[in-house]
Amino acid sequence: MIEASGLTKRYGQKVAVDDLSFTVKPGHVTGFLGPNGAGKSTTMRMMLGLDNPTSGEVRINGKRYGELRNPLRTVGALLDAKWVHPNRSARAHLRWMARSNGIPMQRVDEVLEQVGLTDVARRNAGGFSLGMSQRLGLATALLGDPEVLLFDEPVNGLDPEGIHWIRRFMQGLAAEGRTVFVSSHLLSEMALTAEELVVIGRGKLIAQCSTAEFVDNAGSSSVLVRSPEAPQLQRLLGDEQITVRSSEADRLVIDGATTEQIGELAAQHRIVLHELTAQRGSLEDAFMQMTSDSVEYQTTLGEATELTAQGVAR
Ligand SMILES: Nc1ncnc2c1ncn2[C@@H]1O[C@H](COP(=O)(O)OP(=O)(O)OP(=O)(O)O)[C@@H](O)[C@H]1O
Repeated sequence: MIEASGLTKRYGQKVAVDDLSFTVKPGHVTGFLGPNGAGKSTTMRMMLGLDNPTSGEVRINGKRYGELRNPLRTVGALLDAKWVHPNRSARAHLRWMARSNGIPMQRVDEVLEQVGLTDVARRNAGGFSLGMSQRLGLATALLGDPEVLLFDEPVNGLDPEGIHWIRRFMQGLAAEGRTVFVSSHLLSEMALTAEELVVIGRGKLIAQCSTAEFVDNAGSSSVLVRSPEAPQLQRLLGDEQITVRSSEADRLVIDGATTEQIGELAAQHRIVLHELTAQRGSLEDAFMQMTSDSVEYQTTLGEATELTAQGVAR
């Protein structure tokens, strides 16, 4: 369990994290979502005691990082996969980490096996591909068999197979009852990976909810109707003060009304419908709508949208 309360970090005039409070529970992958510069990495560094909050605090299983007796046994993290010494083998790196943290040596072979690096364990980490480095980073995070795991943008730069593997791996760790907190600016990836979301923009909390709720609450929900009598239906909707967003000869897109309301109105006036479909917003829609004010360095909304859209497509 991770609990952030009133977490704030200032760098001079810049407020990187602004009075952030949220809880991350065990048993699920929780996505930490926000546009670039939103404050995700700063928050994660504070969780790990690598940066001190200006005010507020983070507790991991009820304790501040500095109060943990054996930090690696409580919380494992993958912040930057390339920090390993390039001339050290994967196994030597893990043995060094284990020795300096009082972790039994047998864990080294266990975690190498777990992340699929056993066959390359004696090769220098400097020659590893990004995907292999990420796996070594995961092995390092798992060394102390911690209950809480933090991953900062773990799929950045990976190919689809690598992304799929990491996603399944994180879900497996959550299914074991661990707390898994993973940051990303890739919305579509989070929609597939995370059950719960903490969404931030410009250091502030925008939402904490399930991924499904986030889409339901923020995505524009509209109804598509196809009818040979669309113009008549449009007039009736206007009489009821219901907005028709777009209309074609036989097709209407309606905002702010349910399929039940529209179906009943049509039935009362004996209007034939060929289609009546609720259109749920995608996670991308929801995210853009909720963070459009909070994308850093935005000069116009168009530019901000493009920034986010690139994040989605990448
Ligand atoms: N050491 C620092 N000194 C000054 N400003 C900083 C420092 N670290 C981060 N910032 C600023 O704080 C803000 C939040 O940065 P942070 O890296 O936490 O965001 P992020 O959400 O992780 O973004 P990204 O996805 O781009 O890494 C940014 O405006 C960044 O420029």
